[in-house]
Amino acid sequence: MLSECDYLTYVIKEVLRMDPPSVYSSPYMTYEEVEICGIKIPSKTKMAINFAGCHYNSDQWHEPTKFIPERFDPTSEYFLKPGTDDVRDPLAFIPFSTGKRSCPGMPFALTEIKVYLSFLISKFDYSIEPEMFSNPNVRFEQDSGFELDIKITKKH
Ligand code: HEM
Repeated sequence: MLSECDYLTYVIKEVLRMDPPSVYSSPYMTYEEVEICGIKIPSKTKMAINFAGCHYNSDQWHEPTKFIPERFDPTSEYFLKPGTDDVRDPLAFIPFSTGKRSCPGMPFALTEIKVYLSFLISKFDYSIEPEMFSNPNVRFEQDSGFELDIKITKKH
């Protein structure tokens, strides 16, 4: 049944896009000179993948600073690269990193989040003051110094 909750999957992915738990990968080091996208990287250079940077690339995402779960819905106009009929580069969305050192816990994590969220949604109601929707202090940052009050009530 959870496998039918497509929109919940889109919401989870959109949260992972906008606020990836790991913003950068672990550092990597080149053992010899390499060329990536025309840029020569000398040997012994330390590099990291900027996951969040990929997730906010406006060549790949419509209005990247906006929360739009529909961008993961293949039937949505937001699914394709902006202004094109092309699908996004698979590396545009990499909250679990990519390649040999990517997260082996990804399938478990995605299922676990879905199970946990559906439990929380089915058991409790949530409300916030309507003006909070347009309050610029409400952001994803954990240390923004602003506390958002959420009223949580148990469903009967
Ligand atoms: C939302 C949940 C999760 C996210 C976003 C996430 C993300 C990541 C990322 C980005 C990496 C690569 C880090 C790097 O560059 O070194 C990673 C590695 C790893 N993750 Fe996760 N992870 C999640 C959940 C989990 C879970 C549930 C498990 C285990 C049950 C897990 C196990 C691992 C392990 C063992 C590695 C190291 C892989 C390696 O170095 O070869 N992760 N994860």
